[in-house]
Amino acid sequence: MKHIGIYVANYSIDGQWLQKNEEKIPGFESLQSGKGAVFSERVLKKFIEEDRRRDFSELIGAGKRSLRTFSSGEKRKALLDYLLKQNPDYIILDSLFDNLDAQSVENLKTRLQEISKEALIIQVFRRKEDLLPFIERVVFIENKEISKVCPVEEFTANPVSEEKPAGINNIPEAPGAFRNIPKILLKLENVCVNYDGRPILANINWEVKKGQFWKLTGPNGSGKTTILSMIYGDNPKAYGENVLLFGSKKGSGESVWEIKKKIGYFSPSLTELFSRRNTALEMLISGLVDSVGLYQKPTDKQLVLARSWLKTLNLEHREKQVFTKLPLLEQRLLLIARAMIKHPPLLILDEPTTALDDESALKIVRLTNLIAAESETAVIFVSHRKEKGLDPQFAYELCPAENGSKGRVL
Ligand SMILES: Nc1ncnc2c1ncn2[C@@H]1O[C@H](COP(=O)(O)OP(=O)(O)OP(=O)(O)O)[C@@H](O)[C@H]1O
Repeated sequence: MKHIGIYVANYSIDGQWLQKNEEKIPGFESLQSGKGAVFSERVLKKFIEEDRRRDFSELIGAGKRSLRTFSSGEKRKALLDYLLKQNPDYIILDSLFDNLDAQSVENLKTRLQEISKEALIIQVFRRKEDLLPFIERVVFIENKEISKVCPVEEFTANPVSEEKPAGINNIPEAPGAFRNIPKILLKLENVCVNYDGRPILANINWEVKKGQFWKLTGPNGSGKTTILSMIYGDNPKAYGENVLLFGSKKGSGESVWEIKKKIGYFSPSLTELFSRRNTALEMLISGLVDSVGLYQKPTDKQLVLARSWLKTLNLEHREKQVFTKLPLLEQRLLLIARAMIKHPPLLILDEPTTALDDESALKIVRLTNLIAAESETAVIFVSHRKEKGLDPQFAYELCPAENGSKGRVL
């Protein structure tokens, strides 16, 4: 069996695409006869949707807690387990390692090595480091077409260039200043969280000060999203705990809405919230008025500022184009810029490089580094990957333990 790698850039290939192109991919013919399984974000979303509608998911079976409460990595592992239990003749793995911690990636590589003796593996991947060691042929896809098929040795000998200029320029200045922002923006003091009696966070102490650049890290299920939801979201677990935001205890001073005005936030799932026909320029301006999409006529000043952000991102040619039609990387850059356009005191970027290829990830990293270096905004960057070139000053790591994760500054 010759296992296949499919190296794609910033878009998804789906079952339809594969069917249309199967004859062009050597070794893929077996798809027609055997039993297949597909691991992808899209498939996972269908299971999550089923769980929402029926309060039950085949992925985990009856009597267990809802799939929706699983962490991102836990959901992906549950899907893979479910698919492998069906003993497929071939399995398509699309961006399998996104959202997974380093140890899980290593464990999965070993497990898949075993499975590759019985089943054909077709790995769709965007990051070079993800290539499974038993893949023998690599198919390159550019502009949705197969541009080349080569032996894996040729792929690894001629790595895809990561050194191209990143094409992101200096960031525009702040449109105004936020008043009465204390030096310590965020303070978690002995914060403990349990879900259904299961300890998740144990005595977390963490301080983020003005202008600092942090990476937040920790294995799947260690509690990163839980911490972020206590800061940015309205997770009720924050109330009663010592979570201080901009000087006031969460739940006692400002409303969640007021707090959100001071925090720029980006997570890949945000991209799906925007279904209106706003242009790239309008999307940037919406960050100045704290709305999802733009509903009012922008002022000249707002237009000038948004245009200078387009220049920073090298996306001036996209000004009038509909945001939702743009390539994934460009949507992400625009949404990060939207979150940053006001120069909020705190910017949270939650796994912003998920599902991107190497070159695109470098652009996100460059933009993040520039934001941290050229503004007074404090940045919290969440990622499982060691992102090449990312330059945080500090890292806060969650280390799971029986009584809940402990935190430490690295
Ligand atoms: N509403 C909930 N009910 C029960 N358990 C929950 C709930 N929300 C989260 N959990 C559990 O709490 C733990 C921490 O979840 P969280 O999403 O914060 O982890 P994470 O560090 O962000 O993980 P990942 O890297 O996989 O995204 C997980 O084991 C998760 O299953």
